[in-house]
Amino acid sequence: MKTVTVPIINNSYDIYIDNNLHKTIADFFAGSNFSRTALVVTDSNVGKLYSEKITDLLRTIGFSPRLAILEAGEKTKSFTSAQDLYTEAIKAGLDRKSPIIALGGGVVGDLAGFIAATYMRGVPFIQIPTSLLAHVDSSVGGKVAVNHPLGKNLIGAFYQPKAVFIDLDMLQTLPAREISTGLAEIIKYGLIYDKTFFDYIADHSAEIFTLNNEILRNIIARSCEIKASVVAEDEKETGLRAILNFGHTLGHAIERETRYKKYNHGEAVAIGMLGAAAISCELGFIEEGTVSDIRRILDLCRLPDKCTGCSEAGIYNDLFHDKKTVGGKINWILLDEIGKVHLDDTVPEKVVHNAIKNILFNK
Ligand SMILES: NC(=O)c1ccc[n+]([C@@H]2O[C@H](COP(=O)([O-])OP(=O)(O)OC[C@H]3O[C@@H](n4cnc5c(N)ncnc54)[C@H](O)[C@@H]3O)[C@@H](O)[C@H]2O)c1
Ligand SMILES: O=C(O)C(=O)C[C@@H](O)[C@H](O)[C@H](O)COP(=O)(O)O
Ligand SMILES: [Zn+2]
Repeated sequence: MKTVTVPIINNSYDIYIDNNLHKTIADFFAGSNFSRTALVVTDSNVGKLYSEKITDLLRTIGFSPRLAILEAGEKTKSFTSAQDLYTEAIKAGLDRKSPIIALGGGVVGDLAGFIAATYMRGVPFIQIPTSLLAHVDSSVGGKVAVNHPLGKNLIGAFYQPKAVFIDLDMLQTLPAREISTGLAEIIKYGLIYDKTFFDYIADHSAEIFTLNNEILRNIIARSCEIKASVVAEDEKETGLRAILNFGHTLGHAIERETRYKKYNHGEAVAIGMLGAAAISCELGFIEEGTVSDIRRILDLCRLPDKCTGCSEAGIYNDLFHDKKTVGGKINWILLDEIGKVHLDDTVPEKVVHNAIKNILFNK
């Protein structure tokens, strides 16, 4: 078992990473002071595969779980679903000490976390992430949200889970496309924080796709360590934490402009990271060769390097809904070298347009 602690003052918690975590999960709940009514939130794909195992396990240790199964996909991260989940929580008789358990990918985690943060002004929240992206990113750090029609994650909170259980066995059922999706955020960690990790991912991409257990355990644990250390230093994104948003300024715009259908989050972030690299290169912070290295790793990880189906104006206008945009100034995370970034709100409009053209037309 690998355990990574997220050492946030007054809100510290552990991330447990291993194969077959059932006993660890059972021990945690049995030893908790939670009320025995619980809400397990999952989606239609994950529910079929894993919900019975989790609800049975909870029953054996004296809990009465209610199961809410939502339609899989980004559209579910909405106010409508939130309203349905509040109703489920009330009907199940959840009180202030009742846990809400997210069993799924980032969509389920962000939405269930938003319910946990707001139902009765906050109840215990537990993450059982099931996608690679959720293992390495969305289950850690406490950003919870729903989307607004005008922009991604615009309504949300910072609300930390009490524990995160990463069961590596669950990756066995994940479609290959979702492995790539998770890899986009993993590559992000290498780019913003750790060049050695970036090289490790590139060197082991083939083994990742064959679901090599040891390699997956290493990259998941290292990703969680990096995220935990950034979040512990700046939980509410007053400064440093913004580096975790590398590639997301353009990425979120791409997701919204393609109506959350064509590209999933990781794919959009992959393209967004190339856009941010293009800006960094045009402004002289990095060489063309570094941009090529990023293109190469995206290719190895079967991620797109180009966005089709969006207009330049549509993407540009969406940049102003980014949460890092303040006073009309877009705050970019730019690369100084692989493993090092800085924030910059002085990028000229022309350079931004050039970067958008770059990711739309590869020029
Ligand atoms: N809160 C954060 O810090 C944070 C970080 C990154 C991403 N996010 C958010 O996370 C979301 C993306 O998460 P995601 O990529 O996990 O998408 P997702 O939740 O839609 O899951 C991807 C797909 O994989 C399926 N799936 C998940 N686990 C499975 C398994 N073990 N076996 C088979 N199928 C499985 C799901 O049903 C879904 O179809 C976005 O909304 C993004 O904004 C949040
Ligand atoms: O944890 C963070 O901080 C991140 O920015 C992680 C991102 O990968 C994630 O997609 C996050 O939800 C984006 O946050 P937002 O503030 O841009 O909505
Ligand atoms: Zn992300």
